[in-house]
Amino acid sequence: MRWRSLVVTGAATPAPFRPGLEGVPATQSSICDIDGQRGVLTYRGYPLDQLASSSSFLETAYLLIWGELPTTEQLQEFEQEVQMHRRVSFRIRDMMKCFPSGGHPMDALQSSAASLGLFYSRRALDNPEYIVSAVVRLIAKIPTMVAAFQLIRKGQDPIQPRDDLAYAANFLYMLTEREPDPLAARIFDACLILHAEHSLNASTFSARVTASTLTDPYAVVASAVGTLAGPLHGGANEDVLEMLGQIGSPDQVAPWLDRAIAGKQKIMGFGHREYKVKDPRAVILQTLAEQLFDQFGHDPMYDLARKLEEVAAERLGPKGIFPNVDFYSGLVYRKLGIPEDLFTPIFAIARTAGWLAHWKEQLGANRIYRPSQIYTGQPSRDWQPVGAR
Ligand SMILES: CC(=O)SCCNC(=O)CCNC(=O)[C@H](O)C(C)(C)COP(=O)(O)OP(=O)(O)OC[C@H]1O[C@@H](n2cnc3c(N)ncnc32)[C@H](O)[C@@H]1OP(=O)(O)O
Ligand SMILES: O=C([O-])CC(=O)C(=O)O
Repeated sequence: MRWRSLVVTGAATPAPFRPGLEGVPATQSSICDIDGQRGVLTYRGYPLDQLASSSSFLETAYLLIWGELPTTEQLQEFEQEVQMHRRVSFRIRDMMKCFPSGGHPMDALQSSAASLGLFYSRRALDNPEYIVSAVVRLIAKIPTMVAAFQLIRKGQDPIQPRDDLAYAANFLYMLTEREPDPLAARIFDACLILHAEHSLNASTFSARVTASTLTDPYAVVASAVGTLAGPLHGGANEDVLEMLGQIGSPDQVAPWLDRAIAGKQKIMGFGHREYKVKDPRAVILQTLAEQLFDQFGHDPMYDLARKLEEVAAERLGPKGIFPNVDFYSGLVYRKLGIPEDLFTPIFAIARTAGWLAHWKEQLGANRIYRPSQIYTGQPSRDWQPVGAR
């Protein structure tokens, strides 16, 4: 523990200051559980590996948001509703055409997600139909907006979703304008399941803080997208491939890592506040990457990544620093032909399910988040005219 022994003054009950709120419970939640010592992750009690191999992203999203696995009828209805709301207004597409083509797709997504609040009636938070429609709209439209920006920035018109394609396959189709191979679509769907939820990570905390003000769900998701974008959080998946590119070849791994550690550089895709062992999602992502390599050809960058994991286990393992979810995901997406700066927006597509589950849970027992602080500034003093300073 690196908690400082400072005490909050002015709070009703003085509490120790814990930078980054490490170990501080900030909510009660029944959505997801992490055993960071054993590397076990469950959604609503179901082991993640079972969901990744047997469920679909939409079924898992339903589970996360509504608390139980859907019946056949409930699943069909949810899938149909999502399919019906995949299109985005031409006004939003036109707005996206005005975005700079060199801008990051996460910024485009954050702006477009927020813009949904302009179109759909706000803050009927006590109306169950409003909750359902917001859930459906966000899960349906976020992938369409990610794919639309990809085509727009290449100077093309976005293409419409295809009603005969399931969620993951349709996204890959909207991105590449080609119907994806069924194995590729299945693996991509499993990736969405793996990224759908992870308790009170930074972006979900952001979502819950925003939700606690009773603002609209589009603002909740937009604030979470902005938080996910940072390189210490979801943005690390994009940086991992850049880092592997810099290392260059397996024989350079050990000297590169020694230099990085000596320079106090963070190794992207490594380390986690909760896990002191390898992230269970990284284990499953490796299996998925290998399935893709078997079918579509090997990627030498995978050998480099494995070598880095092996050498890092010696150097950083004793400190409990191992690969996290962001380490191998990029290798899967790269094999699927997805550009690197779309890795984090894809994370956001998946995590929208978790954010919405937390939004709904927050509304069920809401109290606005308003922690205290320790003031470290000047004591009270008098203002002076500018000429007298
Ligand atoms: C989806 C996700 O968000 S998964 C995380 C994605 N982010 C990354 O991969 C970025 C790299 N990783 C990190 O920056 C961190 O491990 C985080 C942000 C994930 C967790 O941060 P924290 O729990 O606050 O750990 P913190 O940064 O305090 O590190 C604790 C110690 O481990 C070291 N450490 C942590 N992660 C790493 C890393 N990736 N590389 C090298 N050292 C590391 C720190 O330098 C620190 O060492 P010290 O005690 O000697 O100063
Ligand atoms: O839990 C965290 O802090 C980060 C993470 O792995 C995630 O959001 O998936």
